[in-house]
Amino acid sequence: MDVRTVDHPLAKARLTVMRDARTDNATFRAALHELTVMLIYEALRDAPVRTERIHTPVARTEGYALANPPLLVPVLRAGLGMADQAHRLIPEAQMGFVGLARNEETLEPTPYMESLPASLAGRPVFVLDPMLATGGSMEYTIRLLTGRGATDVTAVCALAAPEGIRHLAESGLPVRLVTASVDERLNDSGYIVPGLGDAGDRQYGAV
Ligand SMILES: O=P(O)(O)OC[C@H]1O[C@H](OP(=O)(O)OP(=O)(O)O)[C@H](O)[C@@H]1O
Ligand SMILES: O=c1cc[nH]c(=O)[nH]1
Ligand SMILES: [Mg+2]
Repeated sequence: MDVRTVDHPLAKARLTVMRDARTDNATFRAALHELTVMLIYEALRDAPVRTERIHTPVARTEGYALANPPLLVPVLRAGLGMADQAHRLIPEAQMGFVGLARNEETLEPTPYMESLPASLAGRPVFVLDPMLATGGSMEYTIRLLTGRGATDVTAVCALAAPEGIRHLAESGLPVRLVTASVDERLNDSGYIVPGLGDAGDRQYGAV
């Protein structure tokens, strides 16, 4: 599986704010917003563009636009904190939604919401979720997408565990990963180490 790690000093600095247990909810959300800009920027690096002739105030020249903007799919709750920033960078993108809560005993995702276009054939999709831990939630989401015909999926995650990357690679699903860090491992409770804790709780408070 193609894994791109965004290890720019600014990305590392934002991630450090997110990891720090002293960071309050509002500061965490702000750091995730800024990190999302960097992750989306990298995720689009090789995206096809279409050209168009434009006039500057001085001359005619060639202009560029995304040829096929991705569908953005935040995974609720935590992925909501990436949605607005991604949308600002790609204002022409459409957005779908998936709601999942991991069962903290079994670590299996429990779905509670989905709102996606009926057909995704020929459409790139960016799944937005800060955390790739066991990979179960991401696999569930990607299967919803491939079931609608998607063949080009990018998982955009602040943090990833090696176990989650292996899980996705072994699934054979058509996915690549853009992340700011591949951390060490999962602990016995399925949390990423060193990680940042529960990304939903860190943004919105414990449920
Ligand atoms: O790779 P996995 O082991 O499946 O874990 C990752 C999932 O866990 C978190 O969501 P959570 O279930 O805590 O829901 P929340 O966003 O509402 O807090 C995270 O945002 C992912 O969706
Ligand atoms: O470390 C983890 C693992 C799963 N979900 C989170 O929010 N954090
Ligand atoms: Mg959570």
